[in-house]
Amino acid sequence: MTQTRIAVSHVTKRYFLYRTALERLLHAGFGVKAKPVRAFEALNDVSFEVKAGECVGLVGRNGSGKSTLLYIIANTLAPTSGDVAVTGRLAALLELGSGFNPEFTGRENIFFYAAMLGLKREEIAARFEEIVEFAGIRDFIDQPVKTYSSGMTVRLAFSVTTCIEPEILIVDEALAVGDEAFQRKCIARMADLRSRGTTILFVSHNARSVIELCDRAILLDRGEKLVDGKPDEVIVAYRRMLYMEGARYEAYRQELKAHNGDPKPLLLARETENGSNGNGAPEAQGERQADAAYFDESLKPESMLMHEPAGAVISEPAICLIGSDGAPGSRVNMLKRGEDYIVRYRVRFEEDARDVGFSVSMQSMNGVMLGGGSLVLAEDTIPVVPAGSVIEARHTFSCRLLAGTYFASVGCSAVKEGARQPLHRIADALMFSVLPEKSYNGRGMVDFAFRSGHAVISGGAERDMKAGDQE
Ligand SMILES: Nc1ncnc2c1ncn2[C@@H]1O[C@H](COP(=O)(O)OP(=O)(O)OP(=O)(O)O)[C@@H](O)[C@H]1O
Repeated sequence: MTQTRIAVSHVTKRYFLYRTALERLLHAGFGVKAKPVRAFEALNDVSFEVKAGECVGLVGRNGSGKSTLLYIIANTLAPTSGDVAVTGRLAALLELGSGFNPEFTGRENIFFYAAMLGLKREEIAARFEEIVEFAGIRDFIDQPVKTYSSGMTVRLAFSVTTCIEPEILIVDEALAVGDEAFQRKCIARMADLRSRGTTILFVSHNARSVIELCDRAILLDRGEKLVDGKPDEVIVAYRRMLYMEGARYEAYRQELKAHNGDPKPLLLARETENGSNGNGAPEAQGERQADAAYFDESLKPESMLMHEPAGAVISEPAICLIGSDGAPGSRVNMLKRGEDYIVRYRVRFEEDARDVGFSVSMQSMNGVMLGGGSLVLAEDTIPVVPAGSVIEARHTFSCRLLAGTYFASVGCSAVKEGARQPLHRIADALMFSVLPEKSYNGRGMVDFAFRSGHAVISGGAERDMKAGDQE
């Protein structure tokens, strides 16, 4: 039977909130009975196990208790009640520079830190080169750590923590303040450790690394374990919850709890409020109904930026299914890779316009432009549009994106005084998710529709793969 490496049993962590710092000090330091304003549970009766070789991702909103849980498992914080049992050599990367002495050089700290984790001097010496190489701070290895930037400190900490090959690794990914290249190295290193049997528990706000790396994920919310299951399913629940507020959030929370942590029944059980756009405002005349299964009211782009209109006004942007007649059908915002959709919006022209173009572009969460389409690119602009006209722009596209959250911006332009000029633009007009897939675990953001095969050049091969097989 697979060994249990981490067993968390009914763990609760209660904090007392006081009116003033002095009251807290009196209570903590001198046992003076200052009455706390209220007790607050950062963790509430959390139980789960992590088996040897498993990689488990902890996700949840800010303040949901993830770090508290890792600290308790790492034995740097005591639970108010409940137990944690850890079997095996555990290395934790929880707090920037913790475990380092800032006065020591990088070199000295490698020996100091690895010794604290139980390695003998000769074992550390044997791995020293690898640690320095991975951290990529060779030129600074003999400088005191207090002179390092936060990125350099985390590079060294991650490198030393992972190079000693712990049996159990717990990592707060929020610490991955290194640059993008280093973050990718960290994920690759964790995948490597995992393939060699290290048990990993890590906190992440990055859905992609959870789906790529983990066998399981746990959704924590307000200190409670709401869902424990397959990473893609847990991520869908987490994403939905992330953009919910007030009554909707409370209701979804209860729904998840009522399903006893199983997100599956909820994935398609979406509610819509007919006749409402989710803000309580009535839909404009002619607005299409949302598809209940693939429209999530909580996906509202807070970053939406409406530019000043200069001759036309865009309204009612939406992503729609393609109806049987090829026209836009029901509104959706949870898309499936490989399916075709239409981005459509209405444009009301306030003045005559010439050589009119409509455009759409897709952006990643961090603003990277992923691509787009336009009538101008298609050389299909509209020669003349008289003032008072309303035209619906329709951009049909094939969803080539992988699971994640994205934005679409829309615009309308015309030629004025011999140059193309915007008439109206809405940046981040639409926010949408591409659903994770159980059977497809592509990396990155874009599906290039690779068809991977191979050809034997000489020497033969054990297995005869057909072109098109994924390898
Ligand atoms: N010493 C403390 N005293 C009182 N409250 C605390 C203390 N430490 C943490 N908390 C509270 O416990 C809750 C959980 O905090 P924790 O840092 O575990 O959340 P988290 O999920 O890791 O958040 P984030 O994603 O922002 O890192 C938060 O509301 C936090 O304010």
